[in-house]
Amino acid sequence: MAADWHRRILTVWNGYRKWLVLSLVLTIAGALCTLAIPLLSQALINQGILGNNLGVVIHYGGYMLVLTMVAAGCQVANTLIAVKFSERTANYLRTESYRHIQELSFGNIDRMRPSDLLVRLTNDIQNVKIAIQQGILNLPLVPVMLIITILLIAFYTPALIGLMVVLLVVFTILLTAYLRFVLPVFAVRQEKYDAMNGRLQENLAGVRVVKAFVRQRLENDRFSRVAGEVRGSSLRAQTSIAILIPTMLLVVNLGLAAIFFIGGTSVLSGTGFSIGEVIASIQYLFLLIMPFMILGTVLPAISASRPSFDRIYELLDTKAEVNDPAKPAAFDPSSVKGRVVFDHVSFGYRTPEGTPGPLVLRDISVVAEPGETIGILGATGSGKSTLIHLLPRFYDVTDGRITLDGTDIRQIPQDTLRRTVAICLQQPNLFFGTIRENILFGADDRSDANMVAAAEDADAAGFITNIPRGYDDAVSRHGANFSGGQRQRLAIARTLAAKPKILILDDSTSACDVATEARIQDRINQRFAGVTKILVAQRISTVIAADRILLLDSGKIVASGTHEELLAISPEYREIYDSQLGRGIVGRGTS
Ligand SMILES: Nc1ncnc2c1ncn2[C@@H]1O[C@H](COP(=O)(O)OP(=O)(O)OP(=O)(O)O)[C@@H](O)[C@H]1O
Repeated sequence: MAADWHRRILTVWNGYRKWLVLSLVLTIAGALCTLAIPLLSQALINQGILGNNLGVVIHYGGYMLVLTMVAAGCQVANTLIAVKFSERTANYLRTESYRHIQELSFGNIDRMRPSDLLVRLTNDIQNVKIAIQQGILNLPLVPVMLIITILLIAFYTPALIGLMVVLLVVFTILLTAYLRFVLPVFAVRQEKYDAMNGRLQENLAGVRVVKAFVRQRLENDRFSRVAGEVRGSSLRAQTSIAILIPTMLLVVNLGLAAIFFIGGTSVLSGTGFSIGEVIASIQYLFLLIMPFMILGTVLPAISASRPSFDRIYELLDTKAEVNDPAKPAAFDPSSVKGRVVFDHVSFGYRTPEGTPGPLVLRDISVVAEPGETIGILGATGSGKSTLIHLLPRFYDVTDGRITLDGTDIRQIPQDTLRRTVAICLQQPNLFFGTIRENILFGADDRSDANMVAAAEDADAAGFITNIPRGYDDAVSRHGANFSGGQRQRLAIARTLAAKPKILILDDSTSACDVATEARIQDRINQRFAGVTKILVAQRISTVIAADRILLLDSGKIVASGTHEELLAISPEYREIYDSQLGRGIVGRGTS
């Protein structure tokens, strides 16, 4: 993957090739203008100043002015192109990465840390952008300036070619030694930055937990450690740059002294050198060092961006675990009846390394008829959420199959399936925005009537209308301005507003009191009578009125039936019942 990064960058630039060519032309034109200036100054001094000819001074001075302005114009235009390219590349990588993350499956996301993703979408893309900008602006200058300067020296001041070759060799040795030292230093600095960003983002995401457990000092110490490592590596990188430039300048000054010595003695003895040539040679010397200075600053930036580039493409290359069928089955979502069959389903999550993990569901067989309510009850970790996540294909079954109205759900496009099966997730994640936006988030019918009906069914209308701006009032990030039970009810309203054919509530009323839960269930039973409903719960009161309750234990169905049947046949169920509702306490639906 890493090997073909330059090919991939070029594919990003497809359609922009003419701009690249223009950038190259501008670079060469600008370099030629700059390189011509020593020649003109040589003529200006020899023929104009020493020849006491004002006309020649004005003539060559005018040329120098024009060429300087053209060189500056080329540089400005080139900068604009470089900025355009780099911004386009950054934008492409940013939107592609974001789009790709949206397409990944739950399994892929499970194995990625949110802080990693943030670093990829921000820092990494920024690094690549800077490297591209620097690269386009400066790298083409290197060969152009080197070759033309050497040719000009060889042609116009051949007596200095020996000195220039010596300087070239010294510059090359210095640069090579510097890069050998500095590239790993820059790579380490980047790693340390990444580690610090990861730590920072993780800490900020969990800042409430940190405070709640009084872990600030520990977190401060940890952060100080990674920040200290960043400081150390950054210092080493900056120091190496600080060493390179004065060292190069020292060599340049030695070269200057040599030019003054060779040129001066030659002028004084009248053996070939003119004053104009001495001045031009000095300018060549400064032009000669420029490519080395460019390489010394641009190569570390490019090298530091490589891991960033590789990480971005590692994300872009990640294949979604759940894919749409190549040839979808004929499936009309508008005429779904809602018969769901789990047929000998087994499932295991993948390990963090991506290899198949142990089974957490074993040989599950269930039939839910249209309009039926199925309750899934079990202890924490028994596999309830996992089981219902298989129905909208958040994960694909490891073994067996799930059908919807007789069609294997793997033959139905995910979008179609998820418009048919709506799930209210265990974590009621609300988005920053308004209540209206949150309730209608997944709804095709965006009418007020649908929103209000969904809120009423979720028993949320009461508290919403008591808020000053009602449905147009604000929801903070993660719904922090609502209580746990209110958040759950808003999340239920969001699910109901999608008008699903199959409705799944994953412990969605766990933070509501039993009376509220009962009201929500009654409304749902009335308004969604024909919809197949699956209710997951740890609390028996949530599922007590279901047509059938499945009791899950360690990934297996250990009992199934109505509440009364289970009380009669399942000691495990009775134990839960006794522990939660107690002997003699009669729940809803009990006779
Ligand atoms: N994304 C995941 N990756 C790996 N293992 C997971 C993942 N989600 C759940 N598990 C494991 O699968 C098993 C079943 O978890 P699941 O969340 O389905 O239980 P649950 O019955 O819904 O529990 P709870 O009532 O606490 O929500 C557990 O052992 C859990 O550790």
